[in-house]
Amino acid sequence: MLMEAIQESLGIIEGKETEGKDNILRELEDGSQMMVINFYPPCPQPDLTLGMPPHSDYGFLTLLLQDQVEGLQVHFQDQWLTVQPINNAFVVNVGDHLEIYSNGKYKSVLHRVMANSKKNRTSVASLHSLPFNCTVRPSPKLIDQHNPKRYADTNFDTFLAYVTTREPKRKDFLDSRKLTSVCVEEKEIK
Ligand SMILES: O=C(O)CCC(=O)C(=O)O
Ligand SMILES: [Fe+2]
Repeated sequence: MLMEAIQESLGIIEGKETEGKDNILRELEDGSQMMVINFYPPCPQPDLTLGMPPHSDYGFLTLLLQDQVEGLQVHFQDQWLTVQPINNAFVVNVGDHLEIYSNGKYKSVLHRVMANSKKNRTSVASLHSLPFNCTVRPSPKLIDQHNPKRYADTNFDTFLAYVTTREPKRKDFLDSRKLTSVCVEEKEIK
């Protein structure tokens, strides 16, 4: 439902029944889901640490349920903005796969969690993407002469190989998938 609205916003008209190998609505039906439960104990000196360092999420969309203790911050226009908890509401975060699929039209959100000096904080994050054996690539419907492909194809193996060789930081996995303008030009010439 969310993804259908996102596709519509991108101008992609595609139902689950539409033929073609890149039908992500169909692939998402049997997609992957990773559920992460985070518990942040109180920290006596919150200014010396973070609950969770800045990162962007693996996957298309993350549905996040946070309790009433604030802590989540998103990076927007060079500032960290606190996401105020709303009772019984999900925060929906754009993940790296949606940035790749939309060829950069949607940006995955850089976020972090602050430590709290007095209260425990709990959150439940549900990360949704294609099945682990599927390739995530910019939608062919968004690529043409004026809009070259901006990201390399990726899959779960590529991601695992990346995170097992280095400490994940900020949006560096996504940065590793970006095609530089030189690559884009070379591909266009070929
Ligand atoms: O605890 C939060 O609010 C965010 C957790 C998070 O970013 C994650 O699990 O990826
Ligand atoms: Fe996250």
